[in-house]
Amino acid sequence: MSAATRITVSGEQPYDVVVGEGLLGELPALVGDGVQRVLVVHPKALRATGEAVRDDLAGQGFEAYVAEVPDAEEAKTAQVAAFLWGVLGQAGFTRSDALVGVGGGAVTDLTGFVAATWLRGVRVVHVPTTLAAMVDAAVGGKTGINTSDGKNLVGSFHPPAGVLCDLTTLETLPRNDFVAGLAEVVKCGFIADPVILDVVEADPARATDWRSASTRDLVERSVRVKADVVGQDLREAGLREVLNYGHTFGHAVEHVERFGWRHGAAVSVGLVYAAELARLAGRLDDATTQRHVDVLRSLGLPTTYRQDRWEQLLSAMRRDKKARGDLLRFVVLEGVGRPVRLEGPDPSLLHAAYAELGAEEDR
Ligand SMILES: NC(=O)c1ccc[n+]([C@@H]2O[C@H](COP(=O)([O-])OP(=O)(O)OC[C@H]3O[C@@H](n4cnc5c(N)ncnc54)[C@H](O)[C@@H]3O)[C@@H](O)[C@H]2O)c1
Ligand SMILES: O=C(O)C(=O)C[C@@H](O)[C@H](O)[C@H](O)COP(=O)(O)O
Ligand SMILES: [Zn+2]
Repeated sequence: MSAATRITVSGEQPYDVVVGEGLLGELPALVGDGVQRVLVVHPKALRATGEAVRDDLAGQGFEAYVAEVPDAEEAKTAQVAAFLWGVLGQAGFTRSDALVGVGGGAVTDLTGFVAATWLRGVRVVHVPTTLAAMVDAAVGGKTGINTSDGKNLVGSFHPPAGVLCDLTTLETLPRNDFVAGLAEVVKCGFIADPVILDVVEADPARATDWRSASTRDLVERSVRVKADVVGQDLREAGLREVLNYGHTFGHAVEHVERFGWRHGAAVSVGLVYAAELARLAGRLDDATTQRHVDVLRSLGLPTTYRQDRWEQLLSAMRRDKKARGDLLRFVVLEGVGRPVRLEGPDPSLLHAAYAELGAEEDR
């Protein structure tokens, strides 16, 4: 087993993202010395893992509790957050106590949000167990829940005290979920680290196998991209928007599909939409646009979308957090590693990019 890699995220209170295998032994130290009570939050699918983590913490002298939440997006609701606030209240959690999120991005978003809001902010440590959570959701302190109007509409910035990416937890992750996480990896490749694209293109089948040698490389590269950005702009005053590449359309797809699509699958289509929009706006060349389609398709990710949902998608995109009043704003590329903003594109351009998603099947 090779040594763990530590990637430091800078900021007011710097923290490490640790990537490796068999890392759970590090959790008690990350939870912290002065902490008395810990609540471990896990999804239904990870009951045994969540309970094992709680038992380990109890064995280390913490007053450890466990709370099970629904799988996937069903966890990211005000009702589930209120359930967790109730657990914390009943157990008497104070400002010197902590939460631990064990699960995919849905659980780390929810747990981070509850930690941010309980007593106006308590310590949180994340143990991401999906690829998307390791490379993206657990890092950077963006927390949130959904409302009936859209994705992550309620949330806050609340960085964790540490993140443990134990790659062995991926063993039980369904292949589709692993592949969905690769969309965020590819996003990092297009916005900042072209080597990621080279690694995927060299052997897409290897990239979809969590056991392969490329997994750790892709995780570490993606975490470095994210750590670099959020270390400079935690609150998304500007630079951080690049991490939202592909998400304006992607989040609209998730909303229109009533969260029946995995986030990564929706982001995949969203990346193609953003590339087409940039191409039609004269910002991006044909070859780089086609590269989006090719690399995502080679991984088995979706690159097309049904053509009868434009009004719903447009209305959902108006609730994107990058919008300002009636002005829609997109992250687009002028080349690989060269993200820029496209503000208020002509409505005909927005629709033309959507139409390309129907035409993709012919490519
Ligand atoms: N905050 C951020 O910066 C950020 C970044 C990316 C994604 N996200 C959010 O993360 C969510 C998507 O995350 P995701 O792709 O991890 O999906 P997810 O959290 O919905 O997990 C997918 C499914 O896998 C299950 N699961 C998790 N780990 C498992 C394991 N090791 N073995 C077996 N099953 C397991 C979950 O219970 C769930 O059913 C979305 O809500 C998205 O908005 C947030
Ligand atoms: O960390 C960020 O910033 C991101 O935008 C990363 C995204 O992959 C992630 O899905 C995020 O939750 C989207 O944020 P939102 O502000 O569009 O809700
Ligand atoms: Zn995302």
